[in-house]
Amino acid sequence: MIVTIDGVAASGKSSVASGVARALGIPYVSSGLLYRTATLLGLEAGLELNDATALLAHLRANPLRLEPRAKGNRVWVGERELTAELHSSRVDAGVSRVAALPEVRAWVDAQLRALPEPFVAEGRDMGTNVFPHAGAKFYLTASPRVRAERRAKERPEDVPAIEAALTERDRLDTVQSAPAPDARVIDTGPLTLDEVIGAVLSELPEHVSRG
Ligand SMILES: Nc1ncnc2c1ncn2[C@@H]1O[C@H](COP(=O)(O)OP(=O)(O)OP(=O)(O)O)[C@@H](O)[C@H]1O
Ligand SMILES: Nc1ccn([C@H]2C[C@H](O)[C@@H](COP(=O)(O)O)O2)c(=O)n1
Repeated sequence: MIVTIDGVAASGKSSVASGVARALGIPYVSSGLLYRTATLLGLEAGLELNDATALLAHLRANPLRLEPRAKGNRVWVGERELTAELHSSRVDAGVSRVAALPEVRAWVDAQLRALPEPFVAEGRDMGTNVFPHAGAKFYLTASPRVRAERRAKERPEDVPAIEAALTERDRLDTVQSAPAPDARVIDTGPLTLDEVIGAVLSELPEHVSRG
């Protein structure tokens, strides 16, 4: 059983996926962390972020391990944990370029499809491209200002700077960010995190919530 939670940047995908996964007693998987890892490793190696051949060679030489825990995913390369470094503004600024590369998308998709079910998968194209046969699909939205205000609690930049960066990332990610036709779209703007998690849980078909 797979539940997909897609949506725009900072719409609450990871927080909601984590809450839903914990309620169901299953892991959740953050696909964005894989794109973020590719970006961080590329930046650290001094690679051009649009050079798919060099990036993939580097990723294959430095295999990552995604630990899909319900309370928060962790990423390792060898003995080094990268998790805390994956949400920097530097990675935010480069990740859309890496995610636009078809070769990198194929690399991420293959890793996701190899994971054992059940799980909640969050990202941009989980319900459309990667897991079109998922048992339940959701798509989260909120205005850029609401998202920036939430994110400002976690970042040193001010709200207008964060809002501008989020709007630019939405623009760059548009191609892969459409909701699946059978996804339930939730505007998280007027809702608390717990209310969004509750809305998702209440919409799950019985066979999915039973496992
Ligand atoms: N409904 C909500 N009400 C209030 N705060 C929320 C809500 N949903 C998420 N948040 C907060 O907004 C911030 C962004 O959420 P989160 O990191 O889960 O988003 P995301 O979509 O996974 O982000 P990204 O696309 O950058 O990976 C977090 O601080 C989270 O606690
Ligand atoms: N399925 C996915 C997941 C993520 N991306 C891209 C788009 C985002 O800018 C970037 C980081 O994702 P986030 O952590 O913000 O969810 O990765 C994608 O194209 N497809």
